[in-house]
Amino acid sequence: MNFFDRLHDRIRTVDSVVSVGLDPDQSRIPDHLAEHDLPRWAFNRRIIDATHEHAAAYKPNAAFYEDPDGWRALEETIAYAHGKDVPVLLDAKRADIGNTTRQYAQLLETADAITVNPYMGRDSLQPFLSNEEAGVFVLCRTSNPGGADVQDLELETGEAVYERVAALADLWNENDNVGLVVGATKPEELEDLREQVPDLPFLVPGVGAQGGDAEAAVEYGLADGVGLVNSSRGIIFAGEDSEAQSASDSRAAEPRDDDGEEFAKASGQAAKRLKKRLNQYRD
Ligand SMILES: O=C(O)c1cc(=O)[nH]c(=O)n1[C@@H]1O[C@H](COP(=O)(O)O)[C@@H](O)[C@H]1O
Repeated sequence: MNFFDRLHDRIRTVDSVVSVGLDPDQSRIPDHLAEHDLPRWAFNRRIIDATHEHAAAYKPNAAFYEDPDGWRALEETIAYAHGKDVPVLLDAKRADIGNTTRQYAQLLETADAITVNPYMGRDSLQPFLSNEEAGVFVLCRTSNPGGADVQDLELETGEAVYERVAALADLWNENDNVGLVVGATKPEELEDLREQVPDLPFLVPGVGAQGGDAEAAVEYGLADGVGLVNSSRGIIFAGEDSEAQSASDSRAAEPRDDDGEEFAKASGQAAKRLKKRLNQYRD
């Protein structure tokens, strides 16, 4: 089954377009998980247990796993998410000459979808694009301030580079498996791109920690109801805020009975809150 059909079903099942970003920064994982063989996996498992009812997808960013233990933690995480029926979008931003991308494309034997970088052109993406079952999200207008350096440049035709990328991605979509990555910090570009490529689903990162526009993310990110709005730190580290709050509260009150698992509960609440907030804007 095509990735976007599976995503459509998942969105309907959980009534949510939330993508939970699994970016387990090791310096922020709670201390009591440090003694586990794979602390990142122990952390992710608890986050998945607490959030899966609200998750249309999980999006682990490969940067947080690029060491031997990390890859093991990532494999365990993906298998566990699949056990909860949640598709996994590996945020790897890959692409290279064809011979090398064929190796990268093996990542799609484990994950259901991937983010890719269009800078090297169609042949650098072909091994991803020809996988009919997998989703391929092409970086188009990214959420970071420096995204303007290249993506906003105006071409001789009058279009911006990011608009040309969207037009190319539309051409590359022969298997109905292509989406775009467009940051929630760029609401005008989101609107412009939705008009330009009405059929492509978007992955919209940048709500939460980056302060992006949740309403625009939903209004323009979805194509026929399908798309993803991602928050990573805002969900998985939501417990840090409540910890700080309870530390200040505990000066006045009795200490709470906390087994160290409050962080997971807080992530579940944050995912649910984001789902509700985004659902206000869905049709
Ligand atoms: O491809 C991405 O997912 C991505 C594209 C983009 O333009 N901006 C962006 O923040 N991301 C990723 O989305 C996640 C955002 O994380 P938070 O800012 O913690 O919600 C990180 O994994 C980023 O690498």
